[in-house]
Amino acid sequence: MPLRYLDCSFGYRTGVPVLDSLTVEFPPGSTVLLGPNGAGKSTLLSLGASVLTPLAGRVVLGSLDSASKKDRAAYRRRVGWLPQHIRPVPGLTVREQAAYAGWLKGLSKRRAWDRSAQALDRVRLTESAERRSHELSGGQLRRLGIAQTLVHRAEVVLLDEPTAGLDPVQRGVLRDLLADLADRMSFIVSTHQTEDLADTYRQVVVLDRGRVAYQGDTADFLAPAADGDSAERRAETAYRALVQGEA
Ligand SMILES: Nc1ncnc2c1ncn2[C@@H]1O[C@H](COP(=O)(O)OP(=O)(O)OP(=O)(O)O)[C@@H](O)[C@H]1O
Repeated sequence: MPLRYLDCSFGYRTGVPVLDSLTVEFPPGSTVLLGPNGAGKSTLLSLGASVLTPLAGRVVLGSLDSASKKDRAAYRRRVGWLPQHIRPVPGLTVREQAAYAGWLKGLSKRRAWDRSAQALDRVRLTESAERRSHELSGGQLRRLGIAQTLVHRAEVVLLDEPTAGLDPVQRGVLRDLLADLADRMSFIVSTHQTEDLADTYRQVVVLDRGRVAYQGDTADFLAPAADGDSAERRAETAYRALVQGEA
């Protein structure tokens, strides 16, 4: 089911609009969300996670409206969120934190506990299940964040700069994990890292000053760049052409 933003407007208390009547649809599959600093990517993801509420317009998954009291619990179970800074829950083990996340989304304690073991296995954290979550590295913590969304079987997972600050090995581990899970959930990933675009994402959305500057297949996005260039260079060229208006 696509995640849709319909005529969405949002601004923080400063009064400056961040998103202004934004309409965009994220079809199933993995989508990368690009855009310069301050373009509104985190804001868009926070609205999708229903952590923020649009001032006007709606965010919907199928018939579920993120801001409706009636739909909110069901919406939040289907949409998972990894914010830029994932916080370990003090005192909890890795498995307890995964189960706790499921319980917060409305699963029974028993079901959340059972599913937490499978979820940790999927993200290759079984060996760390009994460690305290605050002992995890940045890369492991992000994998725990993904495990949490597996516990409540999210359909769409929003990841805000999941690879920022990770070393190349950990970036690779996370990328492989997203590819591995792509058949069971859709991902919308905000990032500034464009080197592996073609291999990892089916679609590209570019946000610029709160507006959609591009939406389409990754192959079409990369097409205007020269064929001989590396994947990273092609992605950079395509991105700069859109955001800075360069040919
Ligand atoms: N809590 C907040 N209070 C006030 N203004 C905010 C807040 N969070 C973000 N903003 C402003 O909203 C605008 C969009 O910020 P946002 O973090 O959504 O952009 P972004 O595209 O994710 O940027 P980056 O790539 O740097 O993470 C920016 O002008 C930012 O300063």
